[in-house]
Amino acid sequence: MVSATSKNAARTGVSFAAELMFRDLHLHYGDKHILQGIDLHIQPGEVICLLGPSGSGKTSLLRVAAGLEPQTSGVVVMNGREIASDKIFLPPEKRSIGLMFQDFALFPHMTILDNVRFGLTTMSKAMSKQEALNAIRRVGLEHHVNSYPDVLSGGEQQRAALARALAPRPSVMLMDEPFSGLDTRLKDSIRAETLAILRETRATTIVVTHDAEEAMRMGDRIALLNGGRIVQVGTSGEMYRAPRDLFVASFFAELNVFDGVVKNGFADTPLGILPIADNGVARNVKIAVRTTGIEVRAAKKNDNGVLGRVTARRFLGDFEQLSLAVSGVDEPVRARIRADELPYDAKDVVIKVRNNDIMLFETTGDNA
Ligand SMILES: Nc1ncnc2c1ncn2[C@@H]1O[C@H](COP(=O)(O)OP(=O)(O)OP(=O)(O)O)[C@@H](O)[C@H]1O
Repeated sequence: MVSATSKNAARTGVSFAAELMFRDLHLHYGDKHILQGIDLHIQPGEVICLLGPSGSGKTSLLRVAAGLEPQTSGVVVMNGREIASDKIFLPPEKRSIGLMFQDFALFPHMTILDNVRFGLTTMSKAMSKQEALNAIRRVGLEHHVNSYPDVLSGGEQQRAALARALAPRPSVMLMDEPFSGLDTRLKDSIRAETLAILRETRATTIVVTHDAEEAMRMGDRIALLNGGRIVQVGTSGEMYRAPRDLFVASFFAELNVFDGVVKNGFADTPLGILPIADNGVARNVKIAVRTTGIEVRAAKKNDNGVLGRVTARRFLGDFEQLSLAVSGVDEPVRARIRADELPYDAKDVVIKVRNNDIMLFETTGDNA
């Protein structure tokens, strides 16, 4: 676990961040193709989130990076050196990698100090104690040095697990759903603290999550997986504003999707003729409108425009979720409006779509 560089790292108090690269990585279990040609280049010190639905291969990719699973083909490169290929396979303990899983996996019969010291086997006793105490201090658990894990809250256990993973000053941190065991309120603060600590240690980090908001909060970039392939890699802004297909778009925002015809910069949809940045030939397309991009106001007598009827309304605190029946649309149109924006007795409404919340996708391939 302790890398050749860790002597220097001990002086500077940070890890030496590694550059990590996956090249045309495949993983098969029998005839099941779990990873299918993963190409990903992660910069030193970058925090990248692997996002995707259940079974898309996120954990498998993390296990290959850690050396817990040999890939079927392809190459893993760290700092320009192959660490897993058809010629070489560096075992996990030689990769300078810190691992953290969702169940924290603390040893129940050991104190927090001993849990954190566990991976520091190559150091002297005094040095490993000092390093463990540093890591425990860094996560703010100094008052629990001699406690056993069962007296710690979920959030404290998460921090203890983080201290244990960081104590050997790994060059790469691999985290599999590290916040999924925590309740929502705690999750936000622990996530922010963890990110701050990762920045401080400068370890290159891969975080597995199935939660798009979590990926947006944590990742410098996000790699979205589906069926063992990376569908798109980008910053949260790129993924949200310029999704390459409907799958990506629907991962980052709640959408209404309509069949429409696009022509001369306008899309003809059940929500009206909408302006679209497109100069292509006239054709059938899928039009996606974010639920946050639908404005409603109470309809007046003889109002024209696109009319809808509120069929359900749910108060969510800052927002309200509306279901609207709109003529020409089979499914209810969903809108997310600011709470109390629409009078409570309003049943008939006029609908307007904000231009920035309209996205167009070709009806070929995955979007069909
Ligand atoms: N040891 C194994 N043998 C056979 N199939 C496996 C094995 N491990 C994982 N799989 C399969 O590989 C696929 C990807 O699993 P993986 O755990 O990587 O997905 P994931 O995206 O992390 O999912 P989740 O979010 O549910 O954890 C799944 O279909 C899973 O059933």
